[in-house]
Amino acid sequence: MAHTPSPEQADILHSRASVVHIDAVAGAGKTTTMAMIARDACARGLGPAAIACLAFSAGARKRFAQKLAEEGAPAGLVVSTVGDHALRHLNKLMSTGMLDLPPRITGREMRERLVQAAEQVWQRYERAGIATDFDFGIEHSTDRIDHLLQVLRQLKAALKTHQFTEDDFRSVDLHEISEEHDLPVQLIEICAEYERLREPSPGEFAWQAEDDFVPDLVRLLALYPAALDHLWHAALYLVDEWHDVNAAEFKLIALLKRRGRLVVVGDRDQVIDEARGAELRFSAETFLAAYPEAVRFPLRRSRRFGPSVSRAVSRLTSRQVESFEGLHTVQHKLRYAPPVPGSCAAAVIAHARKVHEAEQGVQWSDIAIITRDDDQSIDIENALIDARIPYRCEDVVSYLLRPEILFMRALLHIVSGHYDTLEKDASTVQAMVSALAAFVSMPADRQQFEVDYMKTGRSPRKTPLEEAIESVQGTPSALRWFFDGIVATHRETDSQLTRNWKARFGACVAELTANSASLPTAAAVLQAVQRMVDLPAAVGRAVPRRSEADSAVRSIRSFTQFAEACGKMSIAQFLTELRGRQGKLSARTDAQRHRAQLVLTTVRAAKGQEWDHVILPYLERGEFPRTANLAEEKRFLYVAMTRARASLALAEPDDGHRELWSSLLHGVAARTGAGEPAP
Ligand SMILES: Nc1ncnc2c1ncn2[C@@H]1O[C@H](COP(=O)(O)OP(=O)(O)OP(=O)(O)O)[C@@H](O)[C@H]1O
Repeated sequence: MAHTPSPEQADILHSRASVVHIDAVAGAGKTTTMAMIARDACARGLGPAAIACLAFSAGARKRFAQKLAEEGAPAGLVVSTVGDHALRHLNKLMSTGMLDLPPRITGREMRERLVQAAEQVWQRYERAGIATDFDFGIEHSTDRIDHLLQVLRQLKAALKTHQFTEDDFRSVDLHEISEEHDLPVQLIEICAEYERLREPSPGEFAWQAEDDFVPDLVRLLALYPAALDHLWHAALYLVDEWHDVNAAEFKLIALLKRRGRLVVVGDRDQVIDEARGAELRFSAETFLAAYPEAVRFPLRRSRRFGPSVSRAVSRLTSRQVESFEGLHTVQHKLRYAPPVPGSCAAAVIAHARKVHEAEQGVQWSDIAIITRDDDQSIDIENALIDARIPYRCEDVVSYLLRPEILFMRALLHIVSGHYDTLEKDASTVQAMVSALAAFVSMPADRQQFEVDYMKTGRSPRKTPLEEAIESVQGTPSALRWFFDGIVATHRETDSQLTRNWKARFGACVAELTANSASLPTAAAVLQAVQRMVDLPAAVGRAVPRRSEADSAVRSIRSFTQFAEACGKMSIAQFLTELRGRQGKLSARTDAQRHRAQLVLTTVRAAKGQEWDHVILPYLERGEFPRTANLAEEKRFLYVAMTRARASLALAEPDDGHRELWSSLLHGVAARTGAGEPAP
């Protein structure tokens, strides 16, 4: 049903400025306003085909389309992601003969080409006699290739990859790019090599993947400006969630706009999506520099939460946030004692239960627990399971299935020799074998794998990893064979570093197996592994990005604490306990899909959504904020707090642990925006 515009929305609807920048607060009706503009433009005679409704993610596109329907906009209006919009233009250039559309490659082909690029960079180092500790053998680790793909994506989003294919490429300072992105220079070199293979001569692409559509179109339009004349130009561009725009998208929209009207709406305090290259500057100074004629409008008042949250987030962001009359959000403070294991989770679960029982109409699905990062879910998940509260992990993986935990679980199976709990559990085996391979190293290169290990029974349709997974699925005790005979076995082609890791893990498992009688509990084994192997370094190898590696190490520590809390349980009993917990989780996901479940999610995944009751755990130093980047940490907290409608509960250390209070809520940082970083 269409809403009556508020006075602020009415001002925007009446504006005829050629460029409009709407700066809004959370829940202020951003998407609704864009839908109203589209609807009114059509009512004034503009055809739906002349309006480009754009968003940056599939989720945002869906919400925009929903709002168009709610506001009664004509059905002919289509919302696209900017990536799809670019692809449409690339197809157009192809139909006019200006471009040979390159073959689209699959994720697997992309990975193979990255491995090839790494190999070429390594050969360059060899030829030049440059010594390096960097392990170029990325084919040995699925996770390292994944990480490289992520780096490449960011470089493309920032249009940095265009520099790699310039004629004067040698002058590009790769070190500068590596410092800016906080990454080893060798990773940047591999990306540069990949791009040169992909674009052997300017504007000619040997292949294309989804992340290439926007940067490639920008590249073509820079090389051949006349191509713009062949493209379709909208009379009105409406761009939602503008705070998510990255450099490549910003540039493309600027190129396509021409004489069209441009209306963008965003909330600069919601910039937390750096993985896709979103940057704060595009919501402010860069936009105004590019469009000095832009008229700015505010949407200052939230329709989601009441004044108590408005006041709190105004302090946090140093920006005036207001709420519409009649809204009321109750704030609760939950206290816990950080040194007591499980204390925060217990307080959170007790509160969730109280909220659920307080009124009859409250469903579990009206309640969301939002953590800063996914590794913080372990205690909470365990407490939810113990309390028999149905829950689902939204856009995050349950701790029981995270690679670092599956890796530790695999070691427990191998050391104890108990495999019963893996019987008939094909999906856990699949994830566990993959995790073991990623952490210790195995070749992702199919041919090499087959030559070295898989002498029999191979099917040409399967990848090497799939072959191994199938073996362990059939006979779970083959996990030991997989570890000894494949994962930890030296091969000719291993780099020195890989050999060292294989030797370390091999020795660790051999020693633990030999001494298994003196290691009766899971906690004892997990502690011993951490004494024998430098776990942060091992994790860092599988997950090179520091923040993700830190999060994985924290996961392992929490998992060890959970094992300690299980007391004298034998390893077999502990593994059975885990299977039981996992069983409850999957039973809930399958059988109760349509029934009410509490939502457990992270700030990133919660963006753009809202719940009646929101609980934020672990608001303490080192947990939230998690990094020294307080400005970004504040934006994370802002997004988290503004998801609440009726109640918001903040869980923080009790008065006895004031030294652990979060600087985001207390002290200098909370008052001024400055402050001490997390320890
Ligand atoms: N003029 C209006 N009258 C009444 N309700 C409105 C009006 N405009 C928007 N709303 C409602 O306010 C709520 C928030 O709107 P919307 O989802 O568009 O906000 P947003 O700013 O995009 O949120 P986010 O914080 O997720 O970015 C929705 O329930 C919407 O239906």
